[in-house]
Amino acid sequence: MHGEAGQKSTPDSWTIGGKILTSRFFLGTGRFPSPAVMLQALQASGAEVITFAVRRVNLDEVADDSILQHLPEGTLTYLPNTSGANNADEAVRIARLARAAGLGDWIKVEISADARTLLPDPVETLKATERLVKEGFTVLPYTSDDPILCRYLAEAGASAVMPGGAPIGTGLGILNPYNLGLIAEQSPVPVIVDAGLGSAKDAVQAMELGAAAVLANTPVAKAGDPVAMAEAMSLAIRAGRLARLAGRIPELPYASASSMEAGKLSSFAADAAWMEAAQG
Ligand SMILES: CC(=O)[C@@H](O)[C@H](O)COP(=O)(O)O
Repeated sequence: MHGEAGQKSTPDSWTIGGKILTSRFFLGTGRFPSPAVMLQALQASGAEVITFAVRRVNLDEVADDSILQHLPEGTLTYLPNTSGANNADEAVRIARLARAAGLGDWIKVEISADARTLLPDPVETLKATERLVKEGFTVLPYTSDDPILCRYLAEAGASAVMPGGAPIGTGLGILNPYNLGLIAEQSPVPVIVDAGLGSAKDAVQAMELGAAAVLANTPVAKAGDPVAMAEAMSLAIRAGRLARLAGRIPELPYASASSMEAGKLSSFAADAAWMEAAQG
């Protein structure tokens, strides 16, 4: 696989907008106790992509920005987000400001329709995605966990879709695993589960459901030990991915003894019979 100049692929690398990524963990930079802790958590996470709200960046002096100045130069991909936008016009304006300030052409469209839940506005998100794709941005929309909407976003040219597990900052985990599974199964672009995760088990679940990656901020930044949690989430993402690739056993309604009585079937024959029964 070949990406942008100088990029190397690995057996499990993946691509967004022509960029080869090896980590499947996107990290948000808000709400950490200090820039130093954020930086240590970033290192522990292994994340290659970080997101931050454009409205919180000092766009006049990006190099002196209170968060960005602490980040290692040249190694990270910036995914500025349009958090705070209430409609497509505002999101497009924020994306253009970010690009003009030198923050790159990746943009996470984040348009809230409701201050209490911060759930994304599906109609405005689709409109903003269509417009920003036409303007040459690499667009990653934060979206509700609706398989049909995710399909429309991909058709509009989104480079990935980012369905929420639960409302931002709630830590409720994955509220609708069925929908997320459908989205992952049908999506022609990578699915990045974004928002609402609480701990490592939610990251495992997202990856086992078939997500390509996970984006988390609050569960790391507000954990008792953000650096340890960043590492835990990173391991969980890798474990979930490995389990997905390994192929889990089918769920059965009744017990199936894991050791057979002597003298009955050989263990291979027993396993074959078990698989046949499991598959109906
Ligand atoms: C930072 C960012 O992009 C958030 O808006 C995002 O959706 C993460 O949500 P959590 O804070 O719940 O992880």
